[in-house]
Amino acid sequence: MKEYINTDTRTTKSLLKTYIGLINAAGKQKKILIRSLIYTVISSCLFGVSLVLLYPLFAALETKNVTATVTHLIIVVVLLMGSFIFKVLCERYDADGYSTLAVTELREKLGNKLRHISLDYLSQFRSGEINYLMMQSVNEAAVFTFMLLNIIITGVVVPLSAAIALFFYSWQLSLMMFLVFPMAIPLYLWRRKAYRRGFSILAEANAKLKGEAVEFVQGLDVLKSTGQTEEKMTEFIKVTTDVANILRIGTKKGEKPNLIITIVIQVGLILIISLGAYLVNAATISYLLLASVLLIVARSTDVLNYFVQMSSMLESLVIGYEKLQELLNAPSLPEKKAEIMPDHYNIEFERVNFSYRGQDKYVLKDISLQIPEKALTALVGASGCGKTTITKLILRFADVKSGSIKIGGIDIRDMSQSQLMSLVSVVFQDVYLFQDTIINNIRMAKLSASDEEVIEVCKQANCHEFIQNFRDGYQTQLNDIGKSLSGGERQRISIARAILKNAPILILDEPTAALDTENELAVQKVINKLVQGKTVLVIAHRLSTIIGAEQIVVIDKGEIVESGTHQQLLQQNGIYNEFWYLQQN
Ligand SMILES: Nc1ncnc2c1ncn2[C@@H]1O[C@H](COP(=O)(O)OP(=O)(O)OP(=O)(O)O)[C@@H](O)[C@H]1O
Repeated sequence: MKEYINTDTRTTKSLLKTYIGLINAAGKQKKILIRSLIYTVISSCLFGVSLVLLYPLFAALETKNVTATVTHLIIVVVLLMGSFIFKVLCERYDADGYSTLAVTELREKLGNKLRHISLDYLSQFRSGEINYLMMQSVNEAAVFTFMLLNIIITGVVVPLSAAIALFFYSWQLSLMMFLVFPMAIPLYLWRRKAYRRGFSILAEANAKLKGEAVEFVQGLDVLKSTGQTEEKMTEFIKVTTDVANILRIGTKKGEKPNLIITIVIQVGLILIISLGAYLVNAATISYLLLASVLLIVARSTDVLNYFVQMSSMLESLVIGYEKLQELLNAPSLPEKKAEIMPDHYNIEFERVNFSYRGQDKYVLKDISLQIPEKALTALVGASGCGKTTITKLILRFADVKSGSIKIGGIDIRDMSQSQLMSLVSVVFQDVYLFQDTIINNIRMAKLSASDEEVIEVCKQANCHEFIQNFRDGYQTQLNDIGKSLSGGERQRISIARAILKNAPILILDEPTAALDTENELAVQKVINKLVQGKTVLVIAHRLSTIIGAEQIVVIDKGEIVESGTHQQLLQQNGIYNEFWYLQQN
């Protein structure tokens, strides 16, 4: 459990800043949220004052003064009704679906951010963590904020307004209320710090648990095949136990300050009663006023205690929201919209240096490279030499540290993301298929494509036949990770997407590496068709698949060491030649 301690470096923000931050989570609904919270303030004020006005009502009843009784009764009823009406008006925020709108807006904001953030930055998060932020933290920030702020406002405003109103009947008792209840505030702030630390540790452990859970499920087949399920399960159980222990210890630690705050509130109650009894005895106030004050204090302590309980929940919510804010404030890749789009599609790397986040050594060093259009360029090199990084930079998953990448003479940083994406199709080694029908999984490359168009590209990509063999054909639902399709089938679906998109540049990241010979031949045939007339960049492990390439570029430890055609490279007698002969045996 030690690994969770000291993981949180965030400082505790002032209460006001915290609450303002949370209100901002409502986005466009902020104004309506503030209006609803103002309704809560009014409702609580009216309620607090109505409690105090019970005293003149009781007094009128005792003296059997009918006019005064009726007048005060009407006033109390009107105040209570007013309080109720404002409460109902405030609740409309939830009832009219504004909190749901806030959730949608926040999720959209996060989704947009994820689209524009550098994937290099994003790689520091575990997938389970992003999932947690996207689902739970967003929900908590947008829905629970309203509920909790309501409780907190009621907890503070009811006793406060009652104390002010009481001043007109007994300044001594009013002063007592003013003295006793604010005492809970420094205690609350003290508890807040302790709680915050506890909740930070818990949030960290929870994020780890979510990450472990996602990885455990996603990697189940690998774990099974390597006989590691037992070990991973033990790890998983350890994190679950850690979370339970942290929660238990946290609750235990939180008990003490909670108890002290409750005691302070109860002692306050006793003090007020004692002072009231003394004042009645000294004939300064009537026993009826004391009775009314008891009612007020009892009711106020109820709401205050509720506030104390709920404010700890707020702390956990704030931590989640702050993590969310961190992600929302993460730097986006600067984007410009190009006035003119390229009319030719060669790709040019000019003295490109690149390192991943947090690394001080470049993984690509001084790369200058011309990838001509209407030709096939292949990248080869040992594992980890930087081939995939080169393709990622063309897709602008991150920006170069120095140098530039141009398409048709235009720097990719001077294009918007959608402009760049309209120029490039990618077939990755790992094909991601969405939990949707096959046809929709392909159509996502061009949303306006008709069914006939999709079927036509599937024929070209050699996947029409196997799709038709499914009972539901193109309407077959795929599960979330596309496990029901073989590697070759998934690869061909990805190629069908690329054909449908028909972008002038095509990047193929080891498209046949994971396939058996039969599938490899089928996919290779499709790729050969696809290459015609496009700028094609392919990462290849099997050199036999790129013999015909116009240009083969050999990378070693992030640097270009050789380039030329297959024949030229064989004659150079260098690394390529070595690779080639190694693969022949
Ligand atoms: N997100 C990342 N964060 C930090 N380092 C990374 C990241 N992705 C890759 N690297 C490192 O950058 C270097 C180049 O990786 P890259 O994936 O480009 O190699 P590659 O030639 O494509 O390898 P392979 O043939 O095994 O796929 C490697 O040392 C790798 O560990």
